[in-house]
Amino acid sequence: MHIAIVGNIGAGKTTLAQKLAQHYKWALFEEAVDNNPYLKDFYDDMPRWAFHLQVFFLNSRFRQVQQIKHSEKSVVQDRTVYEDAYIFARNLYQSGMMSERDFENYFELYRSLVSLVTPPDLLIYLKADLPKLIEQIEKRNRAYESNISIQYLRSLNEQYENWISHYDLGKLLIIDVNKLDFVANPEDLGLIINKINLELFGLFR
Ligand SMILES: Nc1ncnc2c1ncn2[C@@H]1O[C@H](COP(=O)(O)OP(=O)(O)O)[C@@H](O)[C@H]1O
Ligand SMILES: Nc1ncnc2c1ncn2[C@H]1C[C@H](O)[C@@H](COP(=O)(O)O)O1
Repeated sequence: MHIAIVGNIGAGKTTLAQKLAQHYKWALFEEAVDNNPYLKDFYDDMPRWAFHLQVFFLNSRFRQVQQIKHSEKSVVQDRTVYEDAYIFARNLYQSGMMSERDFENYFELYRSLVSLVTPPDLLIYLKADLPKLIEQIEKRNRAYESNISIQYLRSLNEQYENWISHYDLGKLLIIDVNKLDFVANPEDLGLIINKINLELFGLFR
């Protein structure tokens, strides 16, 4: 079993992924954030570092997908390779922060690699409006994310809405997290787990 959690920056992916991994006793695959050599520089100067960062994420995500494929345990994955291409890289290109030449080069590489990727059994999209994202990014308080613009988050949310409306690689569960607090309220986590059980096993537990 392979569940992937997708959503904008600060939507709560890592927090939910950790809770689900603990609940189901499944392996957790997190994304390369703390050991990322480009992320801080990228936030300081996006056009300068866009291509480098996308290649780094693509490679680390692809390596992770290979590990998931060979994992004997069921898996919860925090963010997918699809988001790198269809959300972040596409947004950088469309907003003029990545050149057409770099985007096409990146996308050809993505196409070659993604043909080897098995989609998750269930994709969970955490949908959050801008105030919720901003509140949670501030709560997390990563120094290099302090200058993320509202426009950047808004554009990413638009990319997510577009991508999710066309997603057809497997089962999809959309969870509106605007009014959920699965950190403080166990009932909110229970609601999400019930929805997952229904999608995956066809039952309430
Ligand atoms: N539904 C929620 N309600 C309240 N706080 C949340 C919720 N989801 C996440 N948080 C908090 O918001 C911050 C960012 O969450 P995180 O899981 O790191 O987001 P992401 O991985 O999507 O970027 C963390 O401090 C986390 O505890
Ligand atoms: N492909 C990506 N391009 C640009 N930035 C990315 C990409 N993947 C992740 N990120 C950034 C967004 C956040 O600042 C950190 C971690 O993501 P999060 O949504 O907080 O888990 O990396």
